[in-house]
Parts: sequence; C-alpha cells; structure tokens
Amino acid sequence: MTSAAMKAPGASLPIKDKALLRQQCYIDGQWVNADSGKTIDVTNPATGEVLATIPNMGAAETKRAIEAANAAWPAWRKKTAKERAVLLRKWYELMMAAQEDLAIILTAEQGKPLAEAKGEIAYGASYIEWFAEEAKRVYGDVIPGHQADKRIVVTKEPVGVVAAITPWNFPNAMITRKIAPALAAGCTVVGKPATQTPLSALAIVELAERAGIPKGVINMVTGSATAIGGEMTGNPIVRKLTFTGSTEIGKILMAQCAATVKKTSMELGGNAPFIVFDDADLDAAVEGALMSKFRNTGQTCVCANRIYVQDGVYDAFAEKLKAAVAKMKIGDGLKGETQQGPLIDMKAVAKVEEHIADAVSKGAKVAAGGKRHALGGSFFEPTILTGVTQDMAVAKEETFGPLAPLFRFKTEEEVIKLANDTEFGLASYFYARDIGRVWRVAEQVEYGIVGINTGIISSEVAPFGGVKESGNGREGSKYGIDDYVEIKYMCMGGI
Ligand SMILES: O=CCCCC(=O)O
Repeated sequence: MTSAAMKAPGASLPIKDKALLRQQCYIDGQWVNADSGKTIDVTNPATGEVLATIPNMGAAETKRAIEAANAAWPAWRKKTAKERAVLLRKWYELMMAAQEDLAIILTAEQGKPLAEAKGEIAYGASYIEWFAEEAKRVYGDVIPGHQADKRIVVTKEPVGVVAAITPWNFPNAMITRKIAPALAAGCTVVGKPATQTPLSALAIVELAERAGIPKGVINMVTGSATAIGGEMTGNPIVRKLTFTGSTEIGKILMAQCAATVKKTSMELGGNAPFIVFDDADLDAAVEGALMSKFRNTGQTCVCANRIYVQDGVYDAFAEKLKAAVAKMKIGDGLKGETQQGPLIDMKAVAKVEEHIADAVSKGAKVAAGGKRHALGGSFFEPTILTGVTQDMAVAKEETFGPLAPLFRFKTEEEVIKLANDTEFGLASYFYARDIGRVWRVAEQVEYGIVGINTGIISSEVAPFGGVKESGNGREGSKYGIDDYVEIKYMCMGGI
C-alpha cells in the first residue's frame, strides 16, 4: 500500500471533532513529540487495530514538564478561587459537550462498552464540576490562643507541583479526579496516563487548552513508565505524587518518593468481598453483584472479587446469577448492545485463566463460562465458579476480570473474619435487611468503602479510597481537596 492509500491512524473512529485525537504530548502549552522522535502504537483491544501513535518520552521531557508546571505555579495559585473555578467549569462544560466523541475514543482504546464509556465521561467531568465548586471552600480556622497575647490562624495552601500517574481501566475519570482537585487548590500538574490508553488523556488536555487553562498549569507526558515515574518521584520540585494502580507499583513509587519526602495519595489494589446474607433481597443482590463484578469486564479496583453467600440462599443465588450472566452480550464496545467488552490484553486473560485453573484443581466447579470467548483475542466468557474456598488463589489476589467466585459461609462472625482476611481494604459490599446486622457488619469490615444493599458506590460527592495496602488519601467529596493542600499555622503574638 502506498503511504497516500494508507489510512491515517484513528481514521475509522466516528468522532465529529477530529482534533480531539491528539498524538502529541502537552508541555508548557505546546503540543510536542518525544526528543528522540520515537513513538508507541495505541491499539484497540477489541480489534487489534492501531488507533494512533503517541510520543515515547522519558526523563528529559518529564523534567521540562515539571519545570513548566513550577513556572506556572505562582500565577495559578495567585488567582482567586473563583477565577480558577470559572476555568474549571468551562473545562467541565466542554467535556460534557464532547461526551460522545470522548466516549468513542475511550471505548476504542480501552474496550469498555460505549454506554459505560459515556458514563465514565460524565463521571470524570463531574469531578471537575465538583472541584470547581470546592475551590471556593478551602477554609481555614481561627483557634483560641494558648496565651493571652496570642492568636492562632490556620490557612490551607496548595502543595505545589503535583505528578499524577493514572491507569488504563478508567482513562478519563482517574485523571480528572486528580487534576481537578489539584487545580482547584491552586497546584499545577504533570500527568502520565497509561501507555495503553493515552488518547483519552490527551483529548481532555485539548479541551483544557480550549477552556483557557493557562500554559504550564496542566502538562501531559506519555512513554516509558520507569523513566517518567523515576523523574516524577526523584525531582525535588514535585511536592506530591498521586497514583492509581497496583499495590506492587504503588509501593515502589512510595519508596522512591521517600527520598524527597513527597506527599502521596495512593489508590491501589483491592480484593473486594461481596457478602449476601440469608435475609437479603436476593434479586437486588444478584443485580448488585452483576454491576459490581462485571463493570468494565471486571477490570475495576472496586469490582467484587470474592462473593460470599450464606448457606441458606447459596444455591438460589447461584442459579439467579447464572441466569443473569447468560443474558450478557459480549462484543466490541463500539458495536450495538455490547455489555461486556474485551479484556485489556492477553496478560489479563492469562490471569483469569490461572485463577479458574487453580480453583478447579482444588475442587471448585465452573457454573458458567470458564473459557476464552469465541470472538477470539482478549474476549473472555463471563464466568461463575461455585464451591470456592479460602485456599484458592482467587481468595487472595485480585482477578481483574469477569470471574465471579462464590464462597459459602454459615455465620456473620465467620464471614466478617473471611472478608477481612486480606492485606487489601478498598471496597466491600454486603446485602442484608436486619438493621442490627447492617450496623454490625458495616462497622466491622476493614475497608475504606462499604456498599450496603448496592453494588455501585462511586460518586464525585463521596470520599473514594482505601485502608491497609489499598492505599492512602481520598479522592472526591469535600475531603478530596485536603490531599492537595498543606496546612499552615500562624502564631500571632504581641496582641
Ligand atoms: O480501578 C479503580 C477505578 C475506580 C473507579 C471508580 O471510581 O469507581
């Protein structure tokens, strides 16, 4: 094929605003290539098609981005909260106006069904809307003095340059819920999206530029995770690192940040228990389990990973879940009524297969699915395992795929122990109607988030985050901005 006859990357994407498909990074208000000119292909996990190429940047470009963010910081922090809020609001509006195009780009690079992608754009934009409002409420305190001639005043100041590293499973919302509070608080940002899904990040930076966010306030680099992460964590200008991803990588980043004592927010792995008690509304529990387990084809840190069902309703729950799963439509997220897209890559498929093989070798039964889907590639059948026990790998590790393992339990006390028997502590869920039990269980599970009679817990108005090895800090809600401010105490004497 001649180069003239070759299709431009992304040409097949039915987006109206072609300028959203950016293939360069954004540093100091300029769209730029890697110094080396090297690029990385971005592919569609549903088809294998190359959608675009992005710059393969490293430490040098990241350093420049950090310096640009630092240069932009004084003017940005000096703006009034309302001035920052107006720009954020404009960015939110542009994002919502481009919802359809942004969703198409997101589905194409990530695989989730278009309806879910549209939901993610609205969800991602909602953080910008929320923090535009919160920018105006970064209040301080006046504390009664400890001596007669003293007054104590507490103010909150932006931490400074923030580095944000985001994952492939939510290529829009994980960026906005870091950048929006940072900007609202008066910080500037250098972001690095996952290499598999950079196009959503670059598209929203394009919209930030159109919204009038000044140059240097947001910078976005793509490329080598080790080189970019190394510069972000090593550079003393960066005062805070915010990361969403695996616990394994989070620990490495935290260790690297220790050398310059950076603040960190870590939103790491989960191993969410989903408990169904005898007194639960079973249909509601099945619906909640479907939403929690199969959201984004099981590739969400808050997806149910272990489904504990009480003895008396175990068989009925398994049957109902099986019937619901049988109706799921699997396919290319950009096509028709798809409810389950492909997994991100073949490594993800291998992990699901490992968990199934391990469980089956120890006595679990495949009640639905259990193998790669006939569509090929990284499509996998939604799977249910019954007879799953605590000695199986799926009890300890996050599968991050469409596998619902059903564990049987007898008592409330027993299941609380099982639910807490993990180093993770992000999301947990349970279904019960007895009000005493609801309080007892909610208070005893060691998790940052507890879904009670619901499988969906995410919202910009709520504090999202985990305990134990699931991380630190909270994203969203009135608490979310705290991660981007430093408290200053002024002791005023001589009064
Ligand atoms: O993997 C974690 C993404 C979090 C998605 C959410 O906010 O619900």
